[in-house]
Amino acid sequence: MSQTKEQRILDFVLQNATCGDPQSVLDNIDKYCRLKEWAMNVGDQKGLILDNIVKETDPSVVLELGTYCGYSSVRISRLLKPGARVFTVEMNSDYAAIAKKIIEFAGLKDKVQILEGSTSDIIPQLKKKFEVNTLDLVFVDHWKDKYKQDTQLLEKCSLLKRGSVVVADNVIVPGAPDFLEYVRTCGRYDCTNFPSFLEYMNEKDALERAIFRG
Ligand SMILES: Cc1cc(-c2n[nH]c(CCNC(=O)c3cc(-c4ccc(F)cc4)cc(O)c3O)n2)ccn1
Ligand SMILES: [Mg+2]
Repeated sequence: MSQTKEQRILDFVLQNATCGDPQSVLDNIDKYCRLKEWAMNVGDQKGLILDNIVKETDPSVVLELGTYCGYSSVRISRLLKPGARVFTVEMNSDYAAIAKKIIEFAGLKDKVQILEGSTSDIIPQLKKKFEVNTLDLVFVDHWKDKYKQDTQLLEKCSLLKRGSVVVADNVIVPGAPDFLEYVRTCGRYDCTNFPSFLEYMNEKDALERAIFRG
């Protein structure tokens, strides 16, 4: 059966990275996607900005929208204190299966829970089914046309508290203009733009950090 790009990324990690070493998993995914096949991981440049935001926030409960191959789940969970958790939502079951193996290989399976399904279904279940009170950090990296509605859904489900940090990837490319306009003008967020580059390319991209005012 012909392999998918995501299966080739997994194989490259299993053959080249060090089991239990998250940084070597990240470095090998970046190496493969820069040299062999482009893929939509947040990547090393925007990843460093994300690292700094995670370190500043020191979150106990993280929600990620859009797992893909698990690169940012590994990136975020490798920085968390003992007992802190990442819930990551993925609706493509092939992606979820790859991500599970990459997260396990990195030695981070106890910190990351992959929730398969659409964000619209899963976000309203977080409090009762997954015993989440409020979220300290949300990494938004799924379908760009769902960023705004899912941020509003997080508010509606009372999952954000004063100081909750929402970080969104790709606010330039592919872009999420309605999300940017919303968080910057609705009056409930303190927004900062972090210019960078699209993963593995020379095109400009950026992360947006929107801190909920409560
Ligand atoms: C609805 C729902 C959806 C999900 C979900 N899971 N995984 C994803 C992936 C979404 N990500 C992207 O599409 C994406 C695209 C580019 C890109 C592409 C082509 C270009 F030319 C330039 C840039 C770059 C990126 O960095 C991206 O992140 N969505 C999970 C749950 N529920
Ligand atoms: Mg992205």
